[in-house]
Amino acid sequence: MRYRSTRGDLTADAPNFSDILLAGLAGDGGLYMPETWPKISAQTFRDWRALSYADLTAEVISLFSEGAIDRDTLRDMARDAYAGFDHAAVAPLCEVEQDLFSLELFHGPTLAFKDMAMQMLGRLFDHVLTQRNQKVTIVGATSGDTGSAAIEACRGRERLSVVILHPKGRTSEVQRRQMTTVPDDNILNIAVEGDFDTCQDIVKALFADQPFRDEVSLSAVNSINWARIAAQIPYYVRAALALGAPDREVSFSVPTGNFGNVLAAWAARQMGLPIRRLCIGSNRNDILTRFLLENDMSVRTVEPSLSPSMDIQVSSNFERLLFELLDRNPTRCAAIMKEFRETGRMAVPHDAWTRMKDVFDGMTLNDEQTSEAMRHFYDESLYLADPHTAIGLAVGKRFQEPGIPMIAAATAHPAKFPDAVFSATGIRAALPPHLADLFERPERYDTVSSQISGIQDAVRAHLKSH
Ligand SMILES: Cc1ncc(COP(=O)(O)O)c(C=O)c1O
Ligand SMILES: N[C@@H](CCOP(=O)(O)O)C(=O)O
Repeated sequence: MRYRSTRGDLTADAPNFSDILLAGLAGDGGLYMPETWPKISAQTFRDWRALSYADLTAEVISLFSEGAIDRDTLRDMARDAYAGFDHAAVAPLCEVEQDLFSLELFHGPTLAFKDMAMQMLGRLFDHVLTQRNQKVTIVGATSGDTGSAAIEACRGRERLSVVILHPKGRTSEVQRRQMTTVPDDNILNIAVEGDFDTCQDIVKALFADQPFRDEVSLSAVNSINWARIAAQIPYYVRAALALGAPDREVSFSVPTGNFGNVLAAWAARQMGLPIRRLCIGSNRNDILTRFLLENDMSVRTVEPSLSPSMDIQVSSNFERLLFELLDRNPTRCAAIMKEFRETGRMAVPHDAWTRMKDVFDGMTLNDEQTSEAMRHFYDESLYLADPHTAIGLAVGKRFQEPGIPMIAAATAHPAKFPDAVFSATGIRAALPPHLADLFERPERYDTVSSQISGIQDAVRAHLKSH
């Protein structure tokens, strides 16, 4: 399998999976996409019903890593990656209301869905870097969850230096401490004066600075890295198979910010999984739902909300869907993205917009509605949902169709957002034993303004220090 950029043609020396894992972002600023969509037959899906989560993951990723990493190697990695999850099913399904399921993706070490991919990514990086005798510097942006999952997956790995940028004061305290209390030398946390979009812009600016990119061997763990998306596809396959696919359609509801998680579901659909509808849930940072309802993709200021991990305006992975909706025309895609960057408004052609609406639905919940949703699912079903998960469940409930299972992605454990959960339900979710002393652990992080040069200096100093 070879990869191409959303902003450029497939070239003769097109990279493979290992190359794009290390590169993160394409040299032209576009996002990597597989050359073609692997297709999975109904019989193969049926055969996969018998596999463990880890073995299914190896099957799915191997379709994207052909020619770079073989299935047996992936299977060993996946078995190791998911062995530490606190649920035997890894990503269990819970029926919250009739035909409304919660797909719990928070049973990994940092209690959010990011662990599902990141535990694989840490191992993939180690494997490829050892093969190539290389080291890389990962710079990641986080609104709270990607950071701790990346740190947990990469801590202590000698070929990886990790720098995580979080928006100062805009994550929950649990989220911040999960990142800043990790003592390993290869980890640096930076609190940036700005919001998540500022952090994400910095990461993209660092990638655009080719000399710096080469100097530090820059790589990415955000969902701009295709490997992240590939490792998020298996749980959609798994959940759909458990509820009758490929012999029955299912729908998914996904609380959405950077558009990576729902894009993985869409990719599963491209590969043949019978997904009927994909429902996007937003908080008051509703650029995606505004777009779906009115074809209005215009950036506004990022507003803090009860679901801080979704406090995002520029949803990076939308570019991948746009590329597909434009029939993979990289020139048009690059022009639209350039205009978006310059004006803050994306002019999506009308036919591309209607094609998106053929598959996607969207709904926004403000903070009050999010609290109401947490209260509702607790009072009616004794299901304690974090604010992000509650948005997913509420949106799923809104778009349910008779006879079609609706599966909502439960993206974080309620203990990550204890205050919001407590004020909605009166229940204070406890952190699991491995995090029980989180509030006693010393924190370590730098605070830096959003100036690129300051961040570059901090990255260089970090590399010198270990
Ligand atoms: C808990 C939680 N829910 C939902 C999201 C949104 O997911 P995505 O950015 O993939 O759209 C995030 C952040 O990515 C998150 O951390
Ligand atoms: N919500 C995310 C934001 C970054 O998303 P990613 O999927 O692109 O890494 C976070 O928690 O950091």
